[in-house]
Amino acid sequence: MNTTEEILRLDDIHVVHTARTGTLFRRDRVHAVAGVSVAVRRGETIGIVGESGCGKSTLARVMVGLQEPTSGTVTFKGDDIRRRSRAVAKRSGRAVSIVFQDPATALNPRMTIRDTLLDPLDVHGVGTRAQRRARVVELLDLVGLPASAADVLPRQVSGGQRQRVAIARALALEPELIVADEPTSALDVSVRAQILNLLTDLKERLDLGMVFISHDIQTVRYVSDRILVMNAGRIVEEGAAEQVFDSPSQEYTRTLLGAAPTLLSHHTN
Ligand SMILES: Nc1ncnc2c1ncn2[C@@H]1O[C@H](COP(=O)(O)OP(=O)(O)OP(=O)(O)O)[C@@H](O)[C@H]1O
Repeated sequence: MNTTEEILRLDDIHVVHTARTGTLFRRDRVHAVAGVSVAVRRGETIGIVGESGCGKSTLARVMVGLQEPTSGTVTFKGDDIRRRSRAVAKRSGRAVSIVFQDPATALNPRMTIRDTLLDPLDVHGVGTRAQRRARVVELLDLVGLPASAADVLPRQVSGGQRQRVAIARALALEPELIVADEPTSALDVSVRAQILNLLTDLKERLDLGMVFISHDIQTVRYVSDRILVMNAGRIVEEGAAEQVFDSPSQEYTRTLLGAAPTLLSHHTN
């Protein structure tokens, strides 16, 4: 196992959105990400924390290829993503997956959990039909769900179980990196720690890299090896989790720490 292997690297990424505000003829521009560089290594969890609107989700979308940066480079295992052929780009689609905040909206309500998990396998033509069906059971088992969960609709399971399904779907194509964007924020407080533990456990077992994004610094600290603090599109502080948490160098980080409710403190004790 090579724990220092760099999976994804962003260099000087800028994203300028044309804002929804303004007029038809004069749109305001929002510099959502303003010069972010970050590298994610195998076996490591990077936490990204910052207030709502600081650019976390935009950065997450750049990482998984859902958002084209205005400038800067995204390198996947040494390859500039934009310079690669379509075939390679398609394969790289499998390599970085995202888990969104709300599994209720991220999952198709009319698809059974089996079909939800078969979908990416079908689209990418993975294995035979029998192998794909077996993979569904394997994926459910990975996220701690029984095989019988395959036959029901997302609304027939709990919120925590729905997020497990979303995580299973993210794992379907054997990614090397998972980006989790506020994966526990829409969940009941009572199941948040279970989902955090599951993500950490999967990262270890499957030797993945993980990027964990949250506005809640306590949650980020609980899972992360390294923490990046974002403010207005920039990284304003970066360091080992304990260091950022115990001796923040920036006033902004201290404010975030001071404002944070100790939501998970009973789990971290
Ligand atoms: N598709 C878009 N079009 C226009 N503006 C956008 C778009 N997406 C995000 N923005 C703006 O870019 C800025 C950063 O948003 P982003 O969602 O990345 O931040 P965030 O830290 O993830 O916040 P939140 O936690 O509220 O989602 C905000 O000002 C937001 O309004």
